[in-house]
Amino acid sequence: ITLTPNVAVSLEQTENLRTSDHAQFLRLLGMLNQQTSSMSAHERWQLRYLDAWQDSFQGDYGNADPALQDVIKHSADPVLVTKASAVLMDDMRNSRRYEPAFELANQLVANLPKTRDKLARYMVLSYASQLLRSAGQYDLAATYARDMAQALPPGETPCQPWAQLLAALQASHKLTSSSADIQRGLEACQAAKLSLFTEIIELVKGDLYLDENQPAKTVALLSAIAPSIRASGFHLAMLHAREQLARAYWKLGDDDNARKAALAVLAISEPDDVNESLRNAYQVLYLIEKKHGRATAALNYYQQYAEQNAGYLNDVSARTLAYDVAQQHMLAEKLETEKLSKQNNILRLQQTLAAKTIETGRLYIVLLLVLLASVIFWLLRTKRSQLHFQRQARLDGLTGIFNHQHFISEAQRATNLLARRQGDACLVFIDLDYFKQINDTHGHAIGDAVLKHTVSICKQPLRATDLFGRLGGEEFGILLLDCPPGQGAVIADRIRTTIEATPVDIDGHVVTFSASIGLASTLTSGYELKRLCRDADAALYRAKHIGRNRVIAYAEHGDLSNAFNAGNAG
Ligand SMILES: Nc1nc2c(ncn2[C@@H]2O[C@H](COP(=O)(O)OP(=O)(O)OP(=O)(O)O)[C@@H](O)[C@H]2O)c(=O)[nH]1
Repeated sequence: ITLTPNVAVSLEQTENLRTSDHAQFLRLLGMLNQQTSSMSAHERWQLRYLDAWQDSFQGDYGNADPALQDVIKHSADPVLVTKASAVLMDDMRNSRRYEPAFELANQLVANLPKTRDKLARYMVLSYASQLLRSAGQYDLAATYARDMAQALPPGETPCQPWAQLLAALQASHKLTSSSADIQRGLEACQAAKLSLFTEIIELVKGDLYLDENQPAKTVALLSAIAPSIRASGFHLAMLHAREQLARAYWKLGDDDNARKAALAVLAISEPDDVNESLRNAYQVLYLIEKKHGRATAALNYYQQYAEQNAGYLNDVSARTLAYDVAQQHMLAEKLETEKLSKQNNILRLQQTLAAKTIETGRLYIVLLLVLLASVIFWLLRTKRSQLHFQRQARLDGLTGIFNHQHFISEAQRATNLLARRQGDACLVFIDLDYFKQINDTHGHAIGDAVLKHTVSICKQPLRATDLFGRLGGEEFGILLLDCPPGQGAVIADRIRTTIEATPVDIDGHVVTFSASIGLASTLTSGYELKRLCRDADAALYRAKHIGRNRVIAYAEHGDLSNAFNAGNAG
């Protein structure tokens, strides 16, 4: 495999080879590092991440971790940040920084729903599963291992998810050596030609045989996979295989081989290593020495065993504790966010309430205004109809002029005022002649028209201050204010002559008619209305009596003289 001219493609190709063909990966990585000058900033961050991955793979956390932190802080690519964080989390686990490892795991797992990139997701699930298994959270570890298989990134096979799932199931005692899952896992890894994971699954099976008291099967299995384990050179697998062999031989009573295998574990370990395999190897050595009565050697191995056991158990409890602490932190943060969101909710509710109160206030104001407007409207309407009715009550229904009662009361008021300033007024009574005949000849409707016609004629010579009313039937009254008797007689006669000269013409009915008029003046009758009325009435009576269609003024001392004999008949 060689690099393509496209740097982005080459970077991806290199990344996909990192576990399936590590040698190729290293070669391509070296070549990419020669080409940094032609790379974009983003491509340089990707390369920096791959270099860090390689450092981490070699266990060189001192170099890997600062580079990963750098990528997380500065690359600004969420996918790269997730991958770098996942690798960092695994480094922390391997270098026993459990608390930050679990804190990071919590963050990454919380972000999983947003993590769409298949490889980034796969890495988070894989490392989180291993970390959780190390802290005794086997069920979660198994769940994450199953999730890994759900969306495999390019270059990955179901093999590794199987290996992690089986390890988690074994740890929680949910697996037997005859489980079909073991066979499936082995087949997946053999198909993928991933010997490392094949060996891990075989070793799980070897442990299960031992748990089930079938040490001979463990020995047989280990001798079958020994060449491949040697070839892979995977340190942990070699330790585990030898330690397992030691325990199997011890169970079989083959002390020599047990001893050899246990010593082989010590041979490939560093002096200050502490792990489960070393603990088990020392235990086997101690038991053999004790069995053979070699007390000093037995005591010596026992001390080593006890140290390893304490160290290993410390490590286990450190992981469990770190997990618990991280969970507590997460819980505390969750409570804090819940508290904050509750406070936010309360604030929001308060704001809504305030807005509603303002809205309700406005609504009340609008309601009050509407109510006020309605009341004003109602009052105006009532007042208007009251005024209307009052006016109606004062007016004559047919002609629209004052009715008798109102005419009299207004005339009373006017004569009273006039009396105070000694002004002149004339009271004129007008009565149509032979009106009954008009009704009888032409009908009542024509009679009404004659009455209206008369009113319009009478109005013509009047001033705004004069009073005019219908006294009943075909009789009208006029109070001419500030009017001496002479002028009053002239006005009255003008009315009479106009009536006489202006017949009513309705639908071909031409009705000629006349009126008799009686006049009384304050000059002769005084200001008392009753007296004025009586005198005007007497003058009218006289006008009728002496032949109608004339104006008669009331004369003092009962002497009624014909005021305008000149224009009048009779
Ligand atoms: N069409 C009409 N007729 C009315 C009205 N009010 C009263 N009358 C009539 O007016 C007539 C008055 O008749 P009389 O009192 O005998 O008087 P007259 O016929 O005018 O005779 P003299 O006054 O003596 O000239 C009656 O027939 C009433 O019915 C009215 O509002 N409309």
